[in-house]
Amino acid sequence: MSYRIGFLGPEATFTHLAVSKFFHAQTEQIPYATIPACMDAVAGGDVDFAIVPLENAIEGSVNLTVDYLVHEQPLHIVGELVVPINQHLMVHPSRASSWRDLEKIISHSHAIAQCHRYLHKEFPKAEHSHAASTGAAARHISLNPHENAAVIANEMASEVYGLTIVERDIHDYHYNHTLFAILHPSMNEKPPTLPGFEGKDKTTIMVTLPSDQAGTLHQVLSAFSWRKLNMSKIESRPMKTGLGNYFFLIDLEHAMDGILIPGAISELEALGCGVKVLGSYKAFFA
Ligand SMILES: O=C(O)C(=O)Cc1ccccc1
Repeated sequence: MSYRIGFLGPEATFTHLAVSKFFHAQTEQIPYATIPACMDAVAGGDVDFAIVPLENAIEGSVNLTVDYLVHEQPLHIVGELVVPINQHLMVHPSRASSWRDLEKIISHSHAIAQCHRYLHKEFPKAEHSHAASTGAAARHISLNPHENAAVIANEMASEVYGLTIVERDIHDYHYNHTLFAILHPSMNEKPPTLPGFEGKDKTTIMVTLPSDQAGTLHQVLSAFSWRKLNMSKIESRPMKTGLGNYFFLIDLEHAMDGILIPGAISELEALGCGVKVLGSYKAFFA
C-alpha cells in the first residue's frame, strides 16, 4: 500500500526534509500551507499521517501545533522524528553582491528566533517578517525579487527556489534539532517509517488540575516519581479560559504498559485531575 503523508509545506521546508529522511520515496508526500491545514487533512482522512514541527531545541515548543492539538483537532502522536537543523541566509541571485544592504528578513518565526543573536548583531535595523514556513519564505522571495529581503531557510530550499546562500549556519547555538510529530486520529496506528532507525519509547500525557486545591501539581509529580516513571518534560500552556488556568503536557520515557502508567493515571484522576494520553510511540533520531 502506498501511504499518503501530509507535511507542512511547500517543498523544501524542514518538515519536508524530515519526511524525506524517514519515509520511503514511494510514499505520496503532500504539502500543506499551514500546520492546521495539515492536521485537518489527516483528521478528515485526506492523508494517512500528518507531519508537523512540535519542538525546537533552541526556541522550545511550536505553540501553534500544541494548541491546535489540544484545543481544535484532537489527534494522537504516533511517532516523533528528531532532525538536525542548519539555518542559512539566502537572497535572490540578483542581490547576491548587495545582500548586506538588506532591509527585511523573512522566515518562519522559529527560524528567525533560532538566529536572533546573529540578526541583532549583523542586521539590527532589518524588519522581521513571519511566513508560514521557511519554504514559503524562500518561494516568496524567488517570485518577488524586487523586495530587498533575505530569507532564512535550509540548503534544499536554496536549490529548489534558485536562491543564493550568502551566509551559512547562522543559528545561534551549535546544537539545533527540531522534533516533528507524526499525527493520526487513532492512538495505536504505527507510521510506516523506513527500517534502520532506532526509536526510543515515549508517552505524552495531558493533565489539567482541579481548581483551588493546594499541592496537586506536587502530587501529580510524585505519582510518576514513586513508580520510577522517568519524566523527560513538563510544560504548561494556557487553557485560554482566563489568566492562571493552565494544562500540563508531560513526557515519560516509557512505552504505555498495563500497570505503571495506567496506575499513575488512575491516581491523578482520583486527585480530581483531567488526564488524556496524547500518544505512546517511538521517537526516531536522524
Ligand atoms: O518552516 C519550516 O521549514 C518548518 O518545517 C518549520 C520549522 C521552522 C524552523 C525550524 C524547524 C522547523
